Amino acid sequence: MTTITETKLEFTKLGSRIGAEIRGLDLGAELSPDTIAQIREALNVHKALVFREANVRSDEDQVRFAGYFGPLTKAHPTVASVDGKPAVLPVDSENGSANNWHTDVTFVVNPPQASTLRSITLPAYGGETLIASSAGAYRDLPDELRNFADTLWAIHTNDYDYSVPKNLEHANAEERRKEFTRIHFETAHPVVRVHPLTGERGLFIGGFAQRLRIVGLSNTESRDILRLLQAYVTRPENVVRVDWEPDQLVLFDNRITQHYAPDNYDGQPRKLNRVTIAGDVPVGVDGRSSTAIKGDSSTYSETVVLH
Ligand SMILES: O=C(O)CCC(=O)C(=O)O
Ligand SMILES: [Fe+2]
Repeated sequence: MTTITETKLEFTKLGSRIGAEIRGLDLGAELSPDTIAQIREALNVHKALVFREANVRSDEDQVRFAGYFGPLTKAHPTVASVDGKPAVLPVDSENGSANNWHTDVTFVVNPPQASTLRSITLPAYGGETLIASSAGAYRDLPDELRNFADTLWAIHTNDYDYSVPKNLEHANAEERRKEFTRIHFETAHPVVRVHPLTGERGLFIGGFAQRLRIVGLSNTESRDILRLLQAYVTRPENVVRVDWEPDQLVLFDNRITQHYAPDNYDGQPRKLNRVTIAGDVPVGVDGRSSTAIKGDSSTYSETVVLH
C-alpha cells in the first residue's frame, strides 16, 4: 500500500497579529484538497496570506484559486467587471485608489467571506496594501468598551465615496460615483461579528459603516463612537503592510479584517484584479443576524458560473 505524503505548507509570519507569506507555491496548477485545507487553516490563523512568485498569471488562475474556498460573487454589486469575466473586478489607479479603511462590500447583507487580489501592473515605489486585524482591535478594547461594542449595530451603505478619486480634475470622478451608487444599499450589521469558522470576535465596521443604530443618538455622536472603535483597528500593531511583486496574489479573510490602499505612488499606473468569494450573513455575539434595509443583493450573491 502506498501512502501519499502531502507537503506541509510553510507560511512565514509577517507580524504577531496578522499576516503570513509563502514563496513559490504554484497557483497556476490545480491544488490538492489537502493543500486547500492547509491554506484555509492558515487563513483562519493569519487572516491575510501573501503568495509570492505564485505563478498566477491570468484571471483564470485567480478565479480557479478563489473558487477553492467557495462560490464566487459577481465582481461587484454595482461596478462593471473585466470584460467577459463576471467575477473579476479591475482595481485600476486610473479610477482612483481605495485609500480609506474598509471591509469589502459590507453594504450588502452577505459580504464576501474572503477577497483575492492579483498583481498586474505595479508602480516603481509605493502602492502597498495595508490589512488590519479587527480581532486584534476587539481584544485591545478595555473591558467596558468591549462590552458596549458587543451591544451595538451599525448601518452600512455604499452611498459613500470611498473609491472615488478625490481629485476633482479627474475626468470620470462623477461617472464613477454614479456607477458605484447606482443601486443604493443599506444594511444593519452587528458591530461585533463572530467568525463562523473560528468563533473569534472582531469589530465589523470600516468605511461603509456610516452610523450606529441607536435611537436618540445624533449622526455626529454615532460617528464619534465609530471613530473611537475604528482607531483600535488601525493601530500599527494590528496592521500588516503588504508590498507587491509581480506574480503575486493576496488572500484575506474579509470577515475579520479591514484594508487600505495608500495613494503613495505619484500617479504611476497600478493595476490589480480582485475576485471575491461569496459570504454568509454576519452574526453578532447574541446570535442575531444582519438585516438588509435597502437594496436587493440577491443578484450579486448569485454565484458566478466558472469556466
Ligand atoms: O488596491 C488595493 O490594494 C486594494 C483595492 C481594494 O480595496 C478594493 O478594490 O476593494
Ligand atoms: Fe477593498
